[in-house]
Amino acid sequence: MDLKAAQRLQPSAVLQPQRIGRGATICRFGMSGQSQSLRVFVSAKFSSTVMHHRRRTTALEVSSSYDNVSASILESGSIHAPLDEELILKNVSQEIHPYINGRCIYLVGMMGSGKTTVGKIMSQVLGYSFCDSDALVEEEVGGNSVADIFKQYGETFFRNKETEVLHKLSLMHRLVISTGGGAVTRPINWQYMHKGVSVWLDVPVEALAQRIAAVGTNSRPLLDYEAGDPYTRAFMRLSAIFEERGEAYANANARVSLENIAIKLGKRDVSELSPTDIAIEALEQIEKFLKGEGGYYVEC
Ligand SMILES: Nc1ncnc2c1ncn2[C@@H]1O[C@H](COP(=O)(O)OP(=O)(O)O)[C@@H](O)[C@H]1O
Ligand SMILES: O=C(O)C1=C[C@@H](OP(=O)(O)O)[C@@H](O)[C@H](O)C1
Repeated sequence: MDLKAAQRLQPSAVLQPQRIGRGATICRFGMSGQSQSLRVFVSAKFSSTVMHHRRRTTALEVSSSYDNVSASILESGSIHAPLDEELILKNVSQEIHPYINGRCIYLVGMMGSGKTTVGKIMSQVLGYSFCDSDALVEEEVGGNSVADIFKQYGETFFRNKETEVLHKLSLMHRLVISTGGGAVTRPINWQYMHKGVSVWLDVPVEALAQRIAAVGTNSRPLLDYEAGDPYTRAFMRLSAIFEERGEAYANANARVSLENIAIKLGKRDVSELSPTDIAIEALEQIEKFLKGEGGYYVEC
C-alpha cells in the first residue's frame, strides 16, 4: 500500500478484523473497490500498533478492543520500511514460553515442506537449539549421507536408526527438531514425538514438487529413480507418498496449513509465503494447542 492510499484510510474502512494470535490481527481494508489485507500488531498497552503490509510499517492507533478493532493512522507521513516481521515473531514466541516450558518441538511433514528452513527460524526466536534427525542418523552411520545409507543398507536399516535417534531426542529439552518426512509412519516414533509438541507443515504437493525440482532429487532417495522432467517426477512420486501418509501426519498436535495462511494474509498462492510467515503461524498453532484449544497433549 502506498502512502496516499494509507492517508485515505479511515477508521470506518476497517472491515472484519480477524484475530490471528494474541499479538497480531489481520484486518481487511476496503479501498476503491479493493480489499487489502493487513497484519496489525497490537502492543501490550494497546496504545499503538505497527501496521504491516507488503514489507512496510506505519503506526496505528487502536481505539477499541480486539473484538472490535478500529484503527486510525497516527503517522500518515511516515511509512517506514522494512516490515518488522521479526517483532511479530518475537511477540508470538514470548506468548508460548510459559506454556511450552522447555518441551521439544517436532516438525513433521513431507520432503521439502520446509521443516529445516522454518525450524531454524523457530529455534532462533525461541532460544532453542535446532536439530535435524536425518543429520543425526548420518552421524550414527559414520557420516554417510541418507542417500548412501538407503543404497548401502536399505530403507529398513535407515528407519531403525531414525527410531533410535528419535528415542534419544525424546529425552532432551529445548530443541526444535526437523524430522525425516517418513518418521510419521512408525507408531513407536509417535510415542517419542508426543513427549514434546508436534507440528505438521501441510504444504500442497504442487508446491513441494516445485521446491524439490528446483534443488534436485539427489539427496532424497525416495524421489530419485524415476524418469521424466524433474517437476513431473517429483509431483507423481510425492502424490503417491502423500496418499499413503496423509493420515499419519494428522497425528501431529498442531497443523500448519500453507493454504490457510495464504488466505489469511491475502496472498495469491502459497509460493508467496515467506518462511517467517510460516514460522509465525506454527508458533500460533502451538500456542493454541498448548492452551487446550486444539488437539490434545499427553503429559509425560
Ligand atoms: N516458504 C518457502 N518458500 C519457498 N521455498 C522454500 C520455503 N521453505 C523452504 N523452501 C525451500 O524448499 C526446499 C526444501 O526445504 P527444507 O527446509 O529443506 O524442507 P524439509 O526439511 O522439510 O525437507 C529448500 O530448497 C528450501 O530453501
Ligand atoms: O519422506 C521420507 O521418507 C524421507 C524424507 C527425508 O527427509 P526430509 O523430509 O528432511 O527430506 C529422509 O528422511 C529420507 O530421504 C526419507
